[in-house]
Amino acid sequence: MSMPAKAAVFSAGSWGTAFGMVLADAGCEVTLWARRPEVAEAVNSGRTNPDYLPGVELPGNLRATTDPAEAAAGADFTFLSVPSQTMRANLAEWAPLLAPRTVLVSLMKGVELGTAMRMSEVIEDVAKVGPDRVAVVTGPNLAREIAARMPAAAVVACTDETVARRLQAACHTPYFRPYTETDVVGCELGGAVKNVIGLAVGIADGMGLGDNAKGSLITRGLAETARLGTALGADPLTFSGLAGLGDLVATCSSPLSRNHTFGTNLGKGMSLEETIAVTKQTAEGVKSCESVADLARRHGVEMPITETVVDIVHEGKPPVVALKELMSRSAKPERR
Ligand SMILES: NC(=O)c1ccc[n+]([C@@H]2O[C@H](COP(=O)([O-])OP(=O)(O)OC[C@H]3O[C@@H](n4cnc5c(N)ncnc54)[C@H](O)[C@@H]3O)[C@@H](O)[C@H]2O)c1
Ligand SMILES: O=P(O)(O)OC[C@H](O)CO
Repeated sequence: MSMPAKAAVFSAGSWGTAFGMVLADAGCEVTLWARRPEVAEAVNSGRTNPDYLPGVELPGNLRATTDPAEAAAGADFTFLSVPSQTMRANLAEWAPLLAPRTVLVSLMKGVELGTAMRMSEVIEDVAKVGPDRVAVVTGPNLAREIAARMPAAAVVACTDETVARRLQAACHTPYFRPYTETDVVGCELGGAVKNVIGLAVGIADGMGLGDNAKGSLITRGLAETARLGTALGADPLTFSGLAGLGDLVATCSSPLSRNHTFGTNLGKGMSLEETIAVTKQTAEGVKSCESVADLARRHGVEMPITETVVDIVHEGKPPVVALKELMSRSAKPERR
């Protein structure tokens, strides 16, 4: 009988904890790194993480520690689940502690501000590893639903398909069904841009614009995501899969989505400061809308919905004005 895979998960936020639970249910030996001792203590003694997943009972083979060296030791897979904008600094600290042949797996959905790098690119840059040692998990995976063991599919992507298959086996459970993919660029962009489109749909919902507006934003949002992805070498078909359409549908229709909820609050007329104050967890699109727009400009790709979200969130443009401008753009064919 083969040994169970060893997994380190950095860190114990909503998705790190929920995904740690998936890995534990799939038979892995999991160590979760928590920043705060009280979170590690609650996981180890109470089998709970009340700050991030209240009411969820965590499995016994999920342990937590505040010592990054202890978490990293001997891990076959090292999962990274921190806010995208702190990842570079976090990984710089953890890189010397990583197990020699560990596969680094991004659970994050963001693009770095300033560099416009995807998370796998930041990981390769900081940990000095090749693409065959870096993978991504993405798809329609709202943490609270996964933690309730409600069914979901996902994509596990690595340029090396053998690694993707190993990762697939490590996280496959009766309620979590991962598919392999080699289009890492498309999978990561799908995840990062859907947060921005989730904000746009939330704003529209908050303004009471109706379901036609929602369907239109999702579809045109997907079109601009695919346009960016194609310019960056992704397979356009990836965007009609779980990492694209699947995640957009889940995010744009769920009150559990932090990005959707953030947008809804803005659309209802809350100020940015008030909205930030009531948002307790990471809504990646708030920062990544700027880095996605930056990436698109660098590649000469038009992303009008993303630019509109930047204008509303960061430039203080009133949503009614932004809506009028978006609707009065020059007429064009659907596919161009
Ligand atoms: N929650 C979900 O449903 C979900 C699902 C799929 C992917 N994701 C992605 O997972 C990533 C993490 O999101 P989350 O939902 O777990 O966020 P979260 O806000 O619930 O948790 C963030 C975690 O990062 C830690 N953290 C915050 N600042 C830090 C810093 N400076 N240094 C080290 N650690 C820090 C926090 O302590 C916490 O453990 C995001 O990229 C998100 O898009 C989330
Ligand atoms: O809560 P959100 O908006 O970060 O979305 C969570 C997941 O990415 C949904 O797949």
